[in-house]
Amino acid sequence: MTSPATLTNGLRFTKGHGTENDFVLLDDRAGLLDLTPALVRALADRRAGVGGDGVIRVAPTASLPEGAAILAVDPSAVWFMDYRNADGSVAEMCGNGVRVFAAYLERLGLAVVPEGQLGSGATLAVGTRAGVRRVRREPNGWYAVDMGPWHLSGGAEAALAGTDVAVAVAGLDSVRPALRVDVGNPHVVLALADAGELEGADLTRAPEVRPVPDGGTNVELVVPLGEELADDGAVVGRVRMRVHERGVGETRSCGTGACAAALAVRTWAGDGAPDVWLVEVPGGTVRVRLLASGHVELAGPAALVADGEIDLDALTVGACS
Ligand SMILES: N[C@@H](CCC[C@H](N)C(=O)O)C(=O)O
Repeated sequence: MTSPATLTNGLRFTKGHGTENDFVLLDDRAGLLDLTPALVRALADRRAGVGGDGVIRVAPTASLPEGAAILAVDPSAVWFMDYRNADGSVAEMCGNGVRVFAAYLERLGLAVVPEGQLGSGATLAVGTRAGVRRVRREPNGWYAVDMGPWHLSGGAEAALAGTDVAVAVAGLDSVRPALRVDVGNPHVVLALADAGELEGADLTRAPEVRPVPDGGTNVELVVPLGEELADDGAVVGRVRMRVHERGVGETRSCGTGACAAALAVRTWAGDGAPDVWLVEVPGGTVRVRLLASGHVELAGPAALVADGEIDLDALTVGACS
């Protein structure tokens, strides 16, 4: 089987986004593409390349070192989301990316994402470095993803005592306590007093987290906005969030970050806090739900906005690293 990404002397791509977290998508169905960090950086470059917060390659799960373990869990997870940050680094998981990946698989005719209600069991299984993720489509066209298990990296006690980690953010007057949440990739969530503080934060520089986390972290700034009644009478929490992504910088949305933000705010709120949260990000709104299984679910839109071909001779691909 050939890979359409490399069929021509150029490199075919599709551009997609989930709440304006944008990606360059590559169809490498044969698993032949040598996606080096330098090539990722060149593709993600917003001036000299296509531009994106990340690059996502469709690869056969069986072609990846982690593929055998994934296929042992679910033999139907035949396609792997090979996710790379814009700086060329590899990340375990991308919540907006996995929805866009599912839409891309459908477009390519490689998989159909079943429409279903929560618990119907009809899902598309996707291989990721964080494990198998299952996706279904909602009647409104949103994609809902079971993002798997999560945990408070510093434990519940430190979370509630505010002694987990401390973060200094440019534009904010003091070092603040924050909470580490792992949703397959690492996050640090920091609650701010109000929308004014949120807007005043300068995320052109990476927030400084102490102790410094091994392997880096994504950082979410959140403002809890209270609770409201949904159409079905359920109580839903609402938070506003900005994010500084590991390997990228400030982005307009982060799906795993939205999960971490909702889980942190829910933890701080204590007993009786809602299981469903709407997370407002600069690029839109996503929904986070704590499932009965203990897993966390992320739902939101996915859009494929352009297709094209890159002239690899014209693309400035720097030194390989
Ligand atoms: N934007 C993504 C997260 C992408 C990976 C992240 N930058 C990391 O390094 O962990 C999302 O929507 O979850």
